[in-house]
Amino acid sequence: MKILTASQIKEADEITIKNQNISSEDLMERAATQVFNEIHKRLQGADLPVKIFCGIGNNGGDGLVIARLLMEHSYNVKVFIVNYSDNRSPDFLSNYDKIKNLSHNWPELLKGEDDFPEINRGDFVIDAIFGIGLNRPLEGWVAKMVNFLNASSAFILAIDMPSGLFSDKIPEEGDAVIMANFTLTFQTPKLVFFLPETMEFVGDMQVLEIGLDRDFLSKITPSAQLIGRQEAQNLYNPRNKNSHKGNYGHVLVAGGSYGKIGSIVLATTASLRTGAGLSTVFIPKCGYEIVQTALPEAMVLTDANYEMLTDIKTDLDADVICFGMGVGRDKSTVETFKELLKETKKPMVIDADGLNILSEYNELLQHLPENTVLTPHPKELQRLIGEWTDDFDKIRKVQEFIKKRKVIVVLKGAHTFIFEQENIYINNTGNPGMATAGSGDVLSGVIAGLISQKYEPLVAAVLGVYLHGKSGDISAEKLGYEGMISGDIAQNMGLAFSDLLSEKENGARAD
Ligand SMILES: NC(=O)C1=CN([C@@H]2O[C@H](COP(=O)(O)OP(=O)(O)OC[C@H]3O[C@@H](n4cnc5c(N)ncnc54)[C@H](OP(=O)(O)O)[C@@H]3O)[C@@H](O)[C@H]2O)[C@@H](O)CC1
Ligand SMILES: Nc1ncnc2c1ncn2[C@@H]1O[C@H](COP(=O)(O)OP(=O)(O)O)[C@@H](O)[C@H]1O
Ligand SMILES: [K+]
Repeated sequence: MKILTASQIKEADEITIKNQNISSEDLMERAATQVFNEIHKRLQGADLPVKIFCGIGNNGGDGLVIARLLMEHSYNVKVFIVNYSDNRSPDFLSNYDKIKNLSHNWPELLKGEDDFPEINRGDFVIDAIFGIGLNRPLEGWVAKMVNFLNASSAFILAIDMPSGLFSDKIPEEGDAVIMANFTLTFQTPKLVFFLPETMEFVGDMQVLEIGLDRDFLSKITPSAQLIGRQEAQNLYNPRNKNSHKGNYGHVLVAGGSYGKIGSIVLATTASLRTGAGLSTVFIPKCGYEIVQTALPEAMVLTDANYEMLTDIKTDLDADVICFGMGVGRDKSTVETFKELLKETKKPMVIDADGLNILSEYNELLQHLPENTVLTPHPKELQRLIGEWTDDFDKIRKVQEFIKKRKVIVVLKGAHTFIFEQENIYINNTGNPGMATAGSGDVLSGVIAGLISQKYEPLVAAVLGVYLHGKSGDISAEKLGYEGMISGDIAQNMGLAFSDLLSEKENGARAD
């Protein structure tokens, strides 16, 4: 699903109004009706107090339409206008009249702190104060209003955006932003919904399709793409019946050191459970029995050294090399990694200490084969590209880095971001149960397993991150966030594939 900027959405609005020969008020009615339908589906006429806070722009206009539809269905609705300016939008005004005509009362105007209404724990608050039109931080009593709503224990549903959240920048410390429990957003999610610094304002999220011009949407270049089930299904290559293990490639997993052989077991299990035809590990001698015992399906080659890698043999006929998990940063390991980078023509996936070595010995970066997949978590990324001021600055810096190095970066997190050339893909599977030792090792194995099956590195990264998160979701369903461990994510990869291919999705999250 495309993620568009506020100005692209506004352009889509205008084109839709023109091409569908409708008014902007019709479009507002259509969008807000979708919100009403979602609320009605969940509340089923329940008699809880619904308190709707409307701004005076089009987000407020949406709030008024939602209020009217709820009133028409006999909900217990109270409407408040956060009357911060007289500059009301035309569609706000016409819906303001409609509310008056229906309820025979004007909604309550809030003009300052003294007007703040009582909000109780069981209230259902709808935030329709500001949407994508926000152009400066909230100030004065309006900021206090937002903080007041946040301080109530009421459930808050944000319309389009949590009020106070910009679509294209990170709020400053102390800025007032609605902390929504749920956000219903129109047509396209916004980039800030997925950034670590802003995702918490959004709560659970659902996109409502409001019928914007299809042709315009299909042609526009998005700022990023959200990867869900449908996108992942489009990337999947079914197996040919007339095939053998040689068709599914050979993964070489190189890494490990004394005490950290488990990372290799995890990555290699994941590569095989993702469908690699063969997996060979290259590890220090100390890991020989561990891997042979834990994973009889893998072949094992060992370094001359007992504790660490000092001389990786590269003459193996592998299709992809996955390097770095648990490998340490000893000088001799750095040397053999350098040789490996210089000599190999194979696609590579580099994780963990492999990335830390690249950060420490910057000159190695020039030897990375084109389209190498780097899989840093934020700390590893920071070592690699330096500090950033905020999440938007981080995106810019990653894009500069990948342009210079011609690599693919998989930035792991609650929403993993995949960067390739100018493109950003954002994953939408996964859960906090995956914040457990070794989940990243599993991901490297998954991506390598897909590359060995001839998926292009970018496709392998995008599909791999999706499946890894899905396997995490399936593991969480069975074992709970606390109970699941990274080995479960590797073991359940098969279920993630069958989920991808089945009619009904399991373990889906609200967004
Ligand atoms: N296609 C779609 O997605 C559709 C979108 N629709 C809806 O339209 C919404 C966008 O509406 P919008 O453009 O009228 O902007 P909105 O967010 O209501 O606020 C703008 C007002 O706020 C003001 N203002 C800004 N910052 C401020 C501040 N800090 N403090 C105080 N004031 C501030 C600014 O006034 P200014 O003072 O800058 O002149 C202006 O008056 C969108 O989110 C969605 O809900 C649907 O109806 C139809 C289909
Ligand atoms: N809260 C979360 N939601 C979704 N995915 C998560 C969450 N926390 C961690 N993950 C995923 O788990 C993996 C953790 O990787 P990493 O930090 O490298 O762990 P490790 O070093 O223990 O292997 C990443 O793929 C990340 O996206
Ligand atoms: K809002």
